[in-house]
Amino acid sequence: MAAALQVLRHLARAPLRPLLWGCPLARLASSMALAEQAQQLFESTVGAVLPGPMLQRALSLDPDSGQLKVRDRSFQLQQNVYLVGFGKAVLGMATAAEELLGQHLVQGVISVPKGIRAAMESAGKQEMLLKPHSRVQVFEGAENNLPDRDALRAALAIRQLAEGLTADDLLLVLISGGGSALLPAPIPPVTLEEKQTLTKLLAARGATIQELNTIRKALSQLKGGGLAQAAYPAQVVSLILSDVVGDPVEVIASGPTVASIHSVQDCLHILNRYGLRAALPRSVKTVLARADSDPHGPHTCGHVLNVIIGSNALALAEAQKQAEALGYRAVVLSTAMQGDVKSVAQFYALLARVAGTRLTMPGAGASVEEDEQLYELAAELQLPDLQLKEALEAMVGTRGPVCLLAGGEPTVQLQGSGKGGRNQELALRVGAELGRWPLGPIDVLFLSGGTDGQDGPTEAAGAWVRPELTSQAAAQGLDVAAFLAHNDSHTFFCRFQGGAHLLHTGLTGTNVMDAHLLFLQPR
Ligand SMILES: Nc1ncnc2c1ncn2[C@@H]1O[C@H](COP(=O)(O)OP(=O)(O)OP(=O)(O)O)[C@@H](O)[C@H]1O
Ligand SMILES: O=C(O)[C@H](O)CO
Repeated sequence: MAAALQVLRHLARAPLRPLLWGCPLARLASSMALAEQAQQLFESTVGAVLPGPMLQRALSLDPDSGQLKVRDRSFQLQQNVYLVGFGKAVLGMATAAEELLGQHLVQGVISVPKGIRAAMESAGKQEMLLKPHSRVQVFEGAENNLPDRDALRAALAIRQLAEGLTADDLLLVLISGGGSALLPAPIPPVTLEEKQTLTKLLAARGATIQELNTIRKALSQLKGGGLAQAAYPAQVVSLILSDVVGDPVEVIASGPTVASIHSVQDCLHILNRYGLRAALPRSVKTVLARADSDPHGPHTCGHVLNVIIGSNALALAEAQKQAEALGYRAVVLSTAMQGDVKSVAQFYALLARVAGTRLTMPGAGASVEEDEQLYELAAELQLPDLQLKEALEAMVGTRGPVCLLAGGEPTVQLQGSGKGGRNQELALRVGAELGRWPLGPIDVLFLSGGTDGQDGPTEAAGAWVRPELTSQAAAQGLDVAAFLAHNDSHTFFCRFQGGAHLLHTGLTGTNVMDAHLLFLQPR
């Protein structure tokens, strides 16, 4: 096993090229237990979007000339770089940025989740921690992903730094998911408490992140381009780690360096939709009315370069390469997987059956009925980038193992008081579904993991399952359906085979939503 892992690590560094199934290296790797490979591939997925590698890919600094390259743009550095950041992954991003910028970095302020430094320290992740004499000041706040006084203090310090910049300066803005709650600066007379209440109500009534952030932008000094405006006339480069399907820069962390295109009417529609318009505090009405008659219009952001440096798509592309290097036929199905977790689970289980039949009985195909059902389920999920046809076509003529990859964020309607998370619930549901049909001479494994390493309020990142799950659980006296009825997936996986199916990565320091891996290995 150690040898096989060495091979995998070597492959992770070596220039990747697909290996033909049947060659010695691929055979060695294939002898690794499927579960082990699945966990390794999940780690590769996360590895591609860790702060260090991401920053190194995005930025290059020529130490002699002091030229900083970001994509196709160059910036002349001469101890004129300032840094601000907000989001769950920003501590590691700032550490990597400071190391790269060296003496050119004058000062920085970041807003990161409460307790993150202690958590990284106790996880031994020194690479995520700023050096003792760092020029970056750290604020911790927004407990439970809600804006609070500490986050407000951080936002005000960030604004102050931005407002003090000149045309000779460069502001590097590090942005990741969770940034909205970590950068609250309500427009007076709206208070922090009022904003907090409105955000909570909208979220509880099922508002999408696009809707939620449209409202946040309208009530904030820094969101919706406000931070870029504060930094003007300095040049602004935003490096963005996306936690939103489709990577919309205006939505991620409420787009502090992207001019908002929303009107007051858009906000009122959203507030109406969730029955909140009538009970709006007077302060919110005042701010919205003022925005309506603002002669300056929305912020302009011509001095800004917004760059997505990490995303679910990027992470899956890396996992796909690694899977191919191990001899899998690997296809990325979608990076926009969303919808109710029950439908998503049915989709994956039926996909395993349809794809599995194509693999093990070439020419036979699954029943037309099952094919149709699969396409219907896919249509219900409304996944804009789904490559289902392509994935199924890829099975034709494939004699070796297959790995289908997807990412996104399904939703769980919480009914019970159990302990779990989106990924563990999805895995448990897929496991239960897979057990309902005979799958033929094929090994199947499904893994679902949160790339941030924490699935819901649990210590696990997710879980993996095989079709034997329900029967093996029953043999242990565990009733899968009963656990699902209470959203108690974590308790289930802790008890099932001594917790062996749980993914434990610890906090990863990054976050590009969830990754789903479906393995099909003909016997
Ligand atoms: N018992 C449970 N079973 C299933 N899912 C749960 C349970 N409790 C919470 N969740 C889900 O966990 C999610 C919240 O967890 P978490 O804090 O990890 O959020 P997140 O969306 O992953 O945050 P991030 O922005 O870091 O990705 C919600 O989607 C919620 O529905
Ligand atoms: O902070 C936020 O707004 C969400 O995490 C989406 O980026």
